[in-house]
Amino acid sequence: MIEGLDYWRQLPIKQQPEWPDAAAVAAASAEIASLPPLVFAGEIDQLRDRLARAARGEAFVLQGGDCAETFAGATADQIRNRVKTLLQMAVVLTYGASVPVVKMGRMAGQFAKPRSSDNETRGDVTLPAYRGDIVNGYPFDVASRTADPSRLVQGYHMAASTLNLIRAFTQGGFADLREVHSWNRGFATNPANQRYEGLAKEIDRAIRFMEAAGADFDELKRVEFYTGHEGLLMDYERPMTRIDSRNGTPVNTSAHFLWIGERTRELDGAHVDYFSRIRNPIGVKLGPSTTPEVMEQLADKLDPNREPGRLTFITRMGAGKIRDALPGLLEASKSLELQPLWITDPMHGNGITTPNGYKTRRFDDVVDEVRGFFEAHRAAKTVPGGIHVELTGDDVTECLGGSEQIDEATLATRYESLCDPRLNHMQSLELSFLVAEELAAFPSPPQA
Ligand SMILES: O=C[C@H](O)[C@H](O)COP(=O)(O)O
Ligand SMILES: C=C(OP(=O)(O)O)C(=O)O
Repeated sequence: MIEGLDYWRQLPIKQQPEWPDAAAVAAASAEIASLPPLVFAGEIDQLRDRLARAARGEAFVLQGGDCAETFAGATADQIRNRVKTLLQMAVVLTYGASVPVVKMGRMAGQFAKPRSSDNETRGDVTLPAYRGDIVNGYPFDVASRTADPSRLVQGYHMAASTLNLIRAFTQGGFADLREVHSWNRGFATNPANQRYEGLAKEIDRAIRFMEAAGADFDELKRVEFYTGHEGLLMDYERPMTRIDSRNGTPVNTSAHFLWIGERTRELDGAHVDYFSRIRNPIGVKLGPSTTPEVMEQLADKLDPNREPGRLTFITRMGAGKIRDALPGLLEASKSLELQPLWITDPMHGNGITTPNGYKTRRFDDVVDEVRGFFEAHRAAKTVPGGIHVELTGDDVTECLGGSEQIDEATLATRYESLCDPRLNHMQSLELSFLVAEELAAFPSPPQA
């Protein structure tokens, strides 16, 4: 019987690839275990403190990035565009919320994907499904789709170089508040986005006031930026888990924040057990079928000491379901005296497939789920603590609608995601203005 951190190894586990060569996987995991941590325990502790504040309504979390990062997409331009988009959104949200925005990329590790089916069939050929670049390749041929353990090590190096660039961008002046704001002004003066012009002007005035009042903008050039991804692939996550020399506790050093997906959050499964033993702040996705009992059991297992900032529930109900599914969980969390951070993921419950075969989401559904999230928290007098979105900084055409009015025929123009559709740059900014409006209208302080 294996005890402690490796107890998960004897439990049922879902969504792992079928590696053809167990010895090669063990060698790759051993190599990863010998490589330096990507993030540090002190940063992880700092994030937990920030998330605790967000759970109390003293901050708001913005979490965003690709559905599936790719190795080919780890270029300077694409990483810069994503960081830029998140920083732009954060400026708008900071103003709307009048509280600090905790910025977190679905970046530098979001390489593994859970799938509805283990296989994909095209015509009369069936091959393993694409599970993300850290497992196999996207091209539909036997060689690409066979799980390749050398990709585990490559994933580590891709994450390291992505994180290195993120750190350079967010510590080196790229995040200068005035510059970030002027990018937004360009967005709001576009006639398609006229309804946001008022808010953009207010932000403008606020920044000019700060400048006139002598704010030290050099200090504001550096921003805290955290990373997070779904902790799915145990042959990567386990070797990235290290013992914090300061206190002897295990921390996963592949990212500051990790979450358990909707498909792998069984109470008696491997993922929940492993997550219960690491010290990082962790998230759990909650879909529309989640009962208060399951929510309570997850909290008991993952956050038995009710530690502020430890547990985030990321709800992904779907626009048509959130108004029925979320209120019961919020009421139960109050009566159980849970204090999780509540984040809305308005993407994963809103997937559709168009008649011409594109996986997509309607921007209007995304917005509607966000509104439903705020409505439920307003009624329950609980704290809407953040938003989690699949987005890119590029001008892709993957989600329908938004001010550019992307329609079904346009999806083909620039559909680049290898898994689920992402909001493009414009749609992401538009969403941030909408969320800012919701936040500005939210009773303050939100907790009764
Ligand atoms: O990102 C989430 C999941 O990996 C994705 O929705 C699964 O997609 P599939 O249903 O095409 O497998
Ligand atoms: C797979 C994901 O989400 P969910 O677990 O909510 O389906 C995801 O966020 O990539």
